[in-house]
Amino acid sequence: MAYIEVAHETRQFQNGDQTTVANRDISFTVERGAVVTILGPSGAGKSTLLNILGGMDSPTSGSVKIDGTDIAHFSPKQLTTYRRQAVGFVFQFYNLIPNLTARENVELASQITHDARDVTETLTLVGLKDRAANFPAQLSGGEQQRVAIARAVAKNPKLLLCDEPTGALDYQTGKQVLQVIQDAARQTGTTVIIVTHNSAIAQMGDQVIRINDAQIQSVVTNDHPTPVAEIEW
Ligand SMILES: Nc1ncnc2c1ncn2[C@@H]1O[C@H](COP(=O)(O)OP(=O)(O)OP(=O)(O)O)[C@@H](O)[C@H]1O
Repeated sequence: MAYIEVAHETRQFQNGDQTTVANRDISFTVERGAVVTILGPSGAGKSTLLNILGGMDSPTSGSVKIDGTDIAHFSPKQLTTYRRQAVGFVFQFYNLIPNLTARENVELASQITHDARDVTETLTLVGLKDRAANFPAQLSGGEQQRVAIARAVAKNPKLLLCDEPTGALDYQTGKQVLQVIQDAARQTGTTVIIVTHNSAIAQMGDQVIRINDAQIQSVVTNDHPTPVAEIEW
């Protein structure tokens, strides 16, 4: 059984008498442990899909099965539990708590789940063991994003969702961050979804899902995903 099974998922937003269809009849499957990239231009519906997979929003219709459970009709309380237990998020702007150290930011996340990963081990995984006592303002953008990745991975999530994780970083730092995500995924067996508008970055995926104008344009399985070190953009 596929780990993620999205079938005929549609999300529309109603503002007065104006209807925006952000996702239209989206269907795809993802195997457990895969690194998937979702590629598409601005406004295509990528964040809407990621929010639905992460339990931050629900579809208007269709089903969204994660590990065999359809979360499409979850109550707000069920969604909260799902987000807390199953999902790690990495955003474009790291969203760290400024008055907590790197270690404390990671600890905070690990405290809300029963099955947390060791905090030191997680900081080591992202190459920041020696910066654990630093506050976010004392870290570079790339280091802050690595803390955000450690925070997401510390929850030991089944699903790691990354929305434009390199959007605020320069080229070289962006590559390092993608490498950390790819390594963390491989080492922990976590299923990872990375949203990007960059077609070069998308090639790091075991599967590349292209979205355009709210619809799936193509789903391509990459038998040989490009190692991050070889990606140029
Ligand atoms: N809460 C909302 N209310 C109304 N319309 C929305 C809402 N959220 C998203 N939309 C609309 O849905 C469409 C898809 O938006 P979405 O943010 O998913 O696109 P995206 O591919 O992530 O774009 P970007 O790369 O610019 O972030 C857009 O037309 C957007 O304006």
